[in-house]
Amino acid sequence: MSRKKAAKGKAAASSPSAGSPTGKGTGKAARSSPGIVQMNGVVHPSRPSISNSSEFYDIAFKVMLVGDSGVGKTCLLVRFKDGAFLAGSFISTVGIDFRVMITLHSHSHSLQIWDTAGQERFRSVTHAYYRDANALLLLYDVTNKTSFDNIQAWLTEIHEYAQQDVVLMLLGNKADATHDRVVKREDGERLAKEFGVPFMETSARSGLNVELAFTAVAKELKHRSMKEPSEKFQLQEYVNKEMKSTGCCRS
Ligand SMILES: Nc1nc2c(ncn2[C@@H]2O[C@H](COP(=O)(O)OP(=O)(O)OP(=O)(O)O)[C@@H](O)[C@H]2O)c(=O)[nH]1
Repeated sequence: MSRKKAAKGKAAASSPSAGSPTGKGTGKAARSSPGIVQMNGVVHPSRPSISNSSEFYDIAFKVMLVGDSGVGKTCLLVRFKDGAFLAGSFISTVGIDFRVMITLHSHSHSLQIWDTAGQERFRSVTHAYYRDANALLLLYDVTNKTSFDNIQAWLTEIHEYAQQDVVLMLLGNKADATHDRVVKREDGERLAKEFGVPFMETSARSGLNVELAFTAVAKELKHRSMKEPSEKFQLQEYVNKEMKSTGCCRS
C-alpha cells in the first residue's frame, strides 16, 4: 500500500473540535480513529518524544501545516516525527489528516500537528480547522515558483480564517534541490520581511531545519502562554541564533 494511502483518507471527516488547544484526552481518540498516526510513547534521545497519553503534557498547542499541494507538508511532518524522508510516488492529502501528538524534549508541552491538503478543492474543509489553530507553518517549494507566488493568497486566507494572534512561520521547503531551485533564499526572506513573518528554509529530504521549525514555534507558543514571561522571546532571533550556533543550515 502506498504511503499516503496508508496514512490518509478518512480523517477529513473527523471533527475540528478534536483539535482543542488543550489536547486533553486526544491519545485515546488517536488510537481509535482512522487516518491518525499510532503513537508509541517511546522517548528517542535525538528526536522529540512522542506520546499517546495526555498524562505526558500540560498543554497541547495545535499546529497546522499549510501551503500549495506538493510543497512537502506531509514529508516535513514525517521527517519531524520519524526522522525519515518519504521518497516515492506523491499522493495528495485528502482534506485534513495525520494528527500527531508530539511531546517536545525538555518541554512541558506538546504540539498537536495537523497536515492539510494543499489542493484547492479541499479548502473549505481546511478553513474549518484554521480557527482554533495556535500556529501555522506556511510552506512553499523553492523549486516551484507558483507555490511561492501563492503565498500572498495564503496569507490573505490565513488573515480571514485564523485567529488574529496565530503564530505564523514561512518555510521555503526542498532547499536540498539545488539544481531545480527557482526561488532564491533572499526572495523568501524579502517576502517574509514584507509581511512581518519569521522565515527559514527547510528540507524534508535532508532534515535541514525541520526540528528547528517546530521547536521554535513551540517555544513561541509556550512563551505566549506564560502569564509573566521572564524574558522576551523573538521567534526570528531565536531561529537565527540556533542556525548560527549549530553552523546550520543555510542551503
Ligand atoms: N527534494 C525534495 N523533495 C521533497 C521534499 N519534501 C517533499 N518532497 C517531495 O515532494 C512531493 C510532495 O510531498 P508531500 O509532502 O506529499 O506534499 P504535500 O504538501 O503534503 O502535498 P498535498 O498533500 O497535496 O498538499 C513528494 O514527491 C516528496 O517526495 C524535500 O524537502 N526535498
